[in-house]
Amino acid sequence: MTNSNQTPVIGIIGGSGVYDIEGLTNKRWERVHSPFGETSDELLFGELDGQQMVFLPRHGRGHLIPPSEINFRANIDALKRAGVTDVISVSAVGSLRENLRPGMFVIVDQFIDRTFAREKSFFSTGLVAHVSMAHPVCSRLGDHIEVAARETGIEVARGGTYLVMEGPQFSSLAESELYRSWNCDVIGMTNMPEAKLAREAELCYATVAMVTDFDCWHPNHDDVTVEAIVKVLLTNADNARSMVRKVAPRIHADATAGTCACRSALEHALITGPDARAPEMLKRLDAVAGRVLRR
Ligand SMILES: CSC[C@H]1O[C@H](OP(=O)(O)O)[C@H](O)[C@@H]1O
Ligand SMILES: Nc1ncnc2[nH]cnc12
Repeated sequence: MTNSNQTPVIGIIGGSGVYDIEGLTNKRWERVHSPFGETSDELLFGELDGQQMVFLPRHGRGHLIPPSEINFRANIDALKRAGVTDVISVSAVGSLRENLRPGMFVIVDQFIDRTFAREKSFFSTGLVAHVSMAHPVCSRLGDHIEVAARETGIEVARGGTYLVMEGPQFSSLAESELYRSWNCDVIGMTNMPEAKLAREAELCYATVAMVTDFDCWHPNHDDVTVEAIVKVLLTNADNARSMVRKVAPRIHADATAGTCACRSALEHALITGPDARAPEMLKRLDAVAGRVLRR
């Protein structure tokens, strides 16, 4: 059973440089409480041409929170509690490929998770679950993003592997070359465990990776610095906001969303028997896993 008749609510997680979205009516910033702790910031609620939108700045307004200290569980849990069905992650990344140039958007379809200092699951002792991450992003959302980005005039690459590093320091040359030898395409610090948690919460999730630099491997480009990233980021962020305005009506009109596999990720994932499940876990997971726990 999936949430087949659910009206879409689009969640935008804004990364570096993207601390709001434009064109919203009935705008309000509101704190959403989560049993997993504090979200990165209040959530911005509003409507875009009749489509309900919820925005969350991943690092908080003013960029206060470093990648390793983002409470990804609270962020995803709060978006789920706010009624969000579809999450678009907007993220700055370094390029590991000659043909992925600063200013381009990459709609990534795979991740390699090299993070090690983050809470990666909503589930734990008392309620164990294993969801599939074979195909970690929603290709239906990816399709809409691709069309919207092209309509906006942005150069887009469809597909690519995003290497998620712990940070906050950038990579050494040896690491950058290693990730290139693994055929990774872009590198960043934030999309894991975000994508894993979105999957556990049965949310459709797709990433728009906005290229800002060539990391440190390119012989004809300087090693990445925040200053260099910020120079490219401002144009990228404007493009991302324009893309969001175009993608919202497409998602709004999509009648196929209810059959999306992302929305039933927990269907066969729980392994702890119903009688053995810890009551405190059932309470904590009421939003994330309510669909499968309440029946
Ligand atoms: C400001 S450069 C490094 C920073 O930017 C990316 O964050 P986000 O994905 O939220 O745009 C990268 O992962 C680092 O956290
Ligand atoms: N080169 C890079 N490495 C890690 N995160 C990034 N975000 C933007 N550029 C990056």
